Amino acid sequence: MKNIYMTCFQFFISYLLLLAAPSFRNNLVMFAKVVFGISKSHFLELIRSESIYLGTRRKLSKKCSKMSAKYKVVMVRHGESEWNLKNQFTGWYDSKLSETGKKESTASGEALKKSGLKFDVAHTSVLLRAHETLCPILDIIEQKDIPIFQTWRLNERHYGGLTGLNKAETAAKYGEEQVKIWRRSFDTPPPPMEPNHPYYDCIVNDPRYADGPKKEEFPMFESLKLTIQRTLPYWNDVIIPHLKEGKRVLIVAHGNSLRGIVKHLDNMSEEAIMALNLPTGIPFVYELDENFKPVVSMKFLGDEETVKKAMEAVAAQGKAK
Ligand SMILES: O=C(O)[C@@H](COP(=O)(O)O)OP(=O)(O)O
Repeated sequence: MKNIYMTCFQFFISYLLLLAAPSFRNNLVMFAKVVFGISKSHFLELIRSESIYLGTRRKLSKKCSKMSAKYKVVMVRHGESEWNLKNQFTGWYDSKLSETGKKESTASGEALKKSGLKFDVAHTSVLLRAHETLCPILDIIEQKDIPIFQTWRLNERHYGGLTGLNKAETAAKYGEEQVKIWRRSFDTPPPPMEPNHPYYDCIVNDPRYADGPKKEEFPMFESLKLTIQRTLPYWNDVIIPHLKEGKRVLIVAHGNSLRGIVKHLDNMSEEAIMALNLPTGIPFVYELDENFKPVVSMKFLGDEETVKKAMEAVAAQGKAK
């Protein structure tokens, strides 16, 4: 009889634990002690077995959420550009790929080929370094014929007056903290690009912007927040409809335009996104549920150590030499 009471009691406690947040557990210890005279060690033993159960439950729910992945999107930051190599703020300046960047693009294509991923459509910016990355990828995965959508909305964040400056020299002049704010803060923009800036004309009067952005919305600088404001409408109005049609989507874009999409998908805080540095030329996969919420987030097609080192190298670009 005592055993039946004990089992009922265990079920009761298990049920409570399923509902209870960890902060309630101490109260439950007290409650169990006062009402049932159960010792703390016995109670903790019950909790331990419960934790195993909860662990299994979490694993199961992970499995279920994997099963409910409905859409897949693969993103790639273009390979290293000539200006990345020279450590210059690039933004909307149209830098070509460096020799390393070309190799990274090929490596991206090889990684995608190895993973067996195929696409129905590709989206990219209007900047050469993204296009020069996308073309070899499509060549290697033997999908050169898929439609390619190019848009200024996937362009890199406009680095304003910093465009063309060396990042390490700028850090030596203004301090690493200030450069970190310009590079990674969510809503502090860089200084504007004035009409006498050496790259003003070649950017503002570039014929590829004839169809947009409109003159009044043409950026002279962008924070990450402003970048997201022009990238997200493209995600919502063009990419999501493609996914809904069942298309497998590849996006080749830039460090910050992709950080904006990642922040949105993973619902990252302004603090958390500051710490994210995307490496060049390593594809990463998102699997989304029917509400376009990630069930698999930022899964890089590369070994962990290489990805980590590449991310650290990007972060270090803002350090004074
Ligand atoms: O504009 C630039 O300098 C880099 C990003 O620089 P950081 O924000 O990492 O300094 O853009 P991308 O090479 O991805 O087009």
